[in-house]
Amino acid sequence: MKERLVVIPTYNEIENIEAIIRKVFTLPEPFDILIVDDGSPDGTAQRVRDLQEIFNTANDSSLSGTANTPTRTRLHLLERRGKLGLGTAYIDGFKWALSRGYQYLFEMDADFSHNPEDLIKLYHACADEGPDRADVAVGSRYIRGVNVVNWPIGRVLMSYFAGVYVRFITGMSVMDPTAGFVCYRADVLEVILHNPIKFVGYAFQIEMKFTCWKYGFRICEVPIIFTDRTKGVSKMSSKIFKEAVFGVLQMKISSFFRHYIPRKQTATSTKETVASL
Ligand SMILES: Nc1nc2c(ncn2[C@@H]2O[C@H](COP(=O)(O)OP(=O)(O)O[C@H]3O[C@H](CO)[C@@H](O)[C@H](O)[C@@H]3O)[C@@H](O)[C@H]2O)c(=O)[nH]1
Repeated sequence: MKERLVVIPTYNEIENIEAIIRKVFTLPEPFDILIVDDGSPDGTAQRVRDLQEIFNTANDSSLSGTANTPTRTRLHLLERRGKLGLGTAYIDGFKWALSRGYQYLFEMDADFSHNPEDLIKLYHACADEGPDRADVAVGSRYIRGVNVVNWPIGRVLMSYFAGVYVRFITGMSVMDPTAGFVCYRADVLEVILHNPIKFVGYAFQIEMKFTCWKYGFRICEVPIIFTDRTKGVSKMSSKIFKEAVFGVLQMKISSFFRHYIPRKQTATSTKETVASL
């Protein structure tokens, strides 16, 4: 069954790409990977193609199921022309995955700022039956104190206060609304992607959570530790920052004119909880 897919957007991640793919494929639970590359000039996509030769043909039970069963494609690549932004990379990746029947879709950076081992916690927060089961699980840096390692203090403050600002303007109580480490159930994405998602940079992360919240989906924050990358560079820019600041206001205003119809009886008022994982 096609169950779990980690969507990893990449732009110039040649120093990280092989290690992150290998790490995900050695986790104790199975995850497929889709890399969405925006024509990285450093050859990230070519490295992924080389790895597809290994992982999609490996006759090794730890990589591809049992040795006697036919090998299944686990490493996918979606190539786009030019740098079109993190948000549209995820949207294209999600649409690709939904059309292929994946049940749980993950967002994760390529640079190890998110620990791939936490994918398992995010998955179980959404998949395990019970009263606390989430529709969306957010890997949260701020749900238990401030858990960010190696970021300059200016960036920590900006990120933390971005959360305060978002909560103040939108009324949503998610502690880490800009988080980029998330698990969505496929049925959630089927609903929210009916709306055009406007933003391309990190405001995209806020917009996705805000839309889920408006629809009444249950958002759960799972504590994680975010560790700044040691290889390659961040693509954060002042344009992305401005988009986030003004985008939140735009989101709030346009939400007055849009109807969100909660899909489930139980989800008419969203709860955000800390998964005790
Ligand atoms: N395809 C594609 N990928 C991109 C683009 N821009 C960035 N990426 C990829 O998106 C991931 C995150 O980009 P970074 O530039 O490393 O993000 P960051 O500054 O560390 O920001 C992190 O924190 C933000 C909030 O504080 C998060 O909103 C963001 O998602 C990310 O987790 C990396 O895998 C990077 O290669 C783009 O235009 N296109």
